[in-house]
Amino acid sequence: MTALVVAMDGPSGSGKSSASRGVARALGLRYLDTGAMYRAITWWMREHGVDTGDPAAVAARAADPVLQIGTDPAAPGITVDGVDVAAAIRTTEVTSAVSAVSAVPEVRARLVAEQRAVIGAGDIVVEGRDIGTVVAPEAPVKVYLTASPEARARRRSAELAGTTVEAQRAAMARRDALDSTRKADPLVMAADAVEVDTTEMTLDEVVAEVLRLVKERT
Ligand SMILES: Nc1ncnc2c1ncn2[C@@H]1O[C@H](COP(=O)(O)OP(=O)(O)OP(=O)(O)O)[C@@H](O)[C@H]1O
Ligand SMILES: Nc1ccn([C@H]2C[C@H](O)[C@@H](COP(=O)(O)O)O2)c(=O)n1
Repeated sequence: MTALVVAMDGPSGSGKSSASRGVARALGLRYLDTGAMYRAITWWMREHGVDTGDPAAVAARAADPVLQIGTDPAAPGITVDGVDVAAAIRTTEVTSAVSAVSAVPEVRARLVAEQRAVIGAGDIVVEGRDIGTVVAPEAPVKVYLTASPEARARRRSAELAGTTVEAQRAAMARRDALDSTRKADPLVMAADAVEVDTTEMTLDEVVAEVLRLVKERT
């Protein structure tokens, strides 16, 4: 059997991380969260006083952070320059700045190369925005997860303390607009991906549907 790559793309809060980890656990595969890598670079830029709104400034430092990311779906882990940033990359400040940083071509070139190195021989579920289109266009299984803006905002606000559904809806709409309109590798569904609309689905149902697609395509 050839090594398996499952590409999971979609907009913010559509359930990529939760579903990808569930699928990886069920099949004994590795798991790569590429969004965490863009967040880690963003965290590092902020820590080093780089203006994340200035593409030239970000490009000039894009090669400097030393990133290590784990692929265990139960506990992936991520460090930058040896610092554990698993929690720090999820702050509102990083979330607000990450789309601008991830639009910088030098950042993308670096991270896409590192993501391909981690994917290596496969047996992995990879989630992000450009996995089926750019990072692993040969992946035999490509899923594009969606959910209504209301469902995504409701789920995200239930997860985070001190926020409202409306605030989350606005923040996600802004991030999705930036991620889908940038010049470099924008968020777009691959022509050969299967769209799974999770608005009315439980997480278990989403995992089961992706497992069905894996079985059908491998
Ligand atoms: N089908 C579902 N039903 C209910 N809640 C879900 C479902 N899928 C995911 N969730 C919940 O929605 C929230 C967002 O999911 P998750 O973090 O997996 O999305 P994501 O697409 O990886 O988001 P982002 O791109 O912003 O990192 C989490 O709290 C998760 O538990
Ligand atoms: N393959 C990827 C993964 C992520 N990004 C950017 C765009 C997102 O807004 C941001 C954070 O991702 P998340 O943790 O919310 O999945 O990173 C990208 O451009 N390409």
